[in-house]
Amino acid sequence: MSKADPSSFVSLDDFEQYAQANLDRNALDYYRSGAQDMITLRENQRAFDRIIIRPRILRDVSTIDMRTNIQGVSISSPICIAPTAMQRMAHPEGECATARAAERKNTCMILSSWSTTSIEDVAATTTQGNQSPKWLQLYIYKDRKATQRLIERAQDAGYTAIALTVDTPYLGRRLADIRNRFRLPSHLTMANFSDQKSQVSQSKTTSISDNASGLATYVASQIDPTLSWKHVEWVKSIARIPVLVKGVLTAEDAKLAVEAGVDGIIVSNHGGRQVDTAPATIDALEEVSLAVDGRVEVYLDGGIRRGTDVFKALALGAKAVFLGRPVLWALNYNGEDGVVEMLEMINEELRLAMALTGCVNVSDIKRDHVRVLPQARL
Ligand SMILES: Cc1cc2nc3c(=O)[nH]c(=O)nc-3n(C[C@H](O)[C@H](O)[C@H](O)COP(=O)(O)O)c2cc1C
Ligand SMILES: O=C(O)C(=O)c1ccccc1
Repeated sequence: MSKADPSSFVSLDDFEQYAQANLDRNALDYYRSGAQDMITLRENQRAFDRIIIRPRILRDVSTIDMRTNIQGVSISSPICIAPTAMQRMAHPEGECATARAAERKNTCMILSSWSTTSIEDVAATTTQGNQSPKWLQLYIYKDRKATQRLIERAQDAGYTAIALTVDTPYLGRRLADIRNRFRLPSHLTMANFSDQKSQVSQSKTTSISDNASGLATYVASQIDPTLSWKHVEWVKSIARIPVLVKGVLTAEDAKLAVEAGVDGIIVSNHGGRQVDTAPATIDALEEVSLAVDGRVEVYLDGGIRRGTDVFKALALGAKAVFLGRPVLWALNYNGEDGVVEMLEMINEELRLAMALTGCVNVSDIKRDHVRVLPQARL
């Protein structure tokens, strides 16, 4: 597969295969791993195969419009970009390349707060005043002032929402990272933090006998595990832009999130990287959408690899979906152009899925377009 011949790629899996052969082990294992036995990681994709599409026919599908709104902002399709840390391990232009690709496709990008490019530099690489939304993913750090500063920096730089990740009081146990003693290459930094103690350096990595990867130790040093619902309210009280919670998997927590005043919910299991044997996100989506009952927008990430996956998520209540790893594979393949190519591929798949099911707008995609088969035993 050569970069000069993009037509040789026919599905998102081809980007992954390219990256698997091309990335070094430290980065590849970090990007692809799930927690523990990686059961949730696999289920995220497999669960889509247990959902049957019920196509409707003879509905004049000559024009398909995939546009939608998220948090009141129009985007070209419901396929957006999830936050993934340390993108410059995949490509030298890292997060900037991703942001430009998102802008070219007029979709939303969520920047990880653990990015290898700063909030401001990512904003500066895109056009001032462009309508493609950029959101900042936030963790609540032990250092509350630093946390508050991140929110203010995002607002000042034109980001239009905060996605607060709530599933990571500690890092999940990722066996390959422990074996590899994961480290961020020395030419890269956690660019939103200037102080030395906020860097994940090789010297901080612990040995295998410490039973943690360097990353898990790093996360434990930075993230506040006392995090509770009152901290969500604290973020709401500071932010002048919408606040979403990322990492909800149950109806109970969805209701609490709405009561805490959030503006949106991302159904996510962190790409199967936190608690293994947690449900596949597509299996958790419907109970969350029913509990929320239209009070805030619900989104989903995890395992989306095909246009039909997007279709199923929309049918079960998601307003939009977010892609994690496919962006990293596409970045590694060909930077900004690679991400554009990947987005175009899955958008065309969604367009065809809509046409073949009789849906000309995303609002035509309804619950009765899918049938969910009984869950397989894990
Ligand atoms: C390499 C990698 C790094 C990630 N970094 C973050 C992060 O910094 N913050 C966060 O909230 N989620 C992070 N995630 C989780 C993603 O936002 C998203 O939930 C997940 O990747 C979606 O699943 P998918 O990769 O199957 O599309 C990361 C995921 C991966 C694979
Ligand atoms: O790897 C992750 O899933 C993640 O969210 C993260 C990001 C940066 C540092 C540590 C963990």
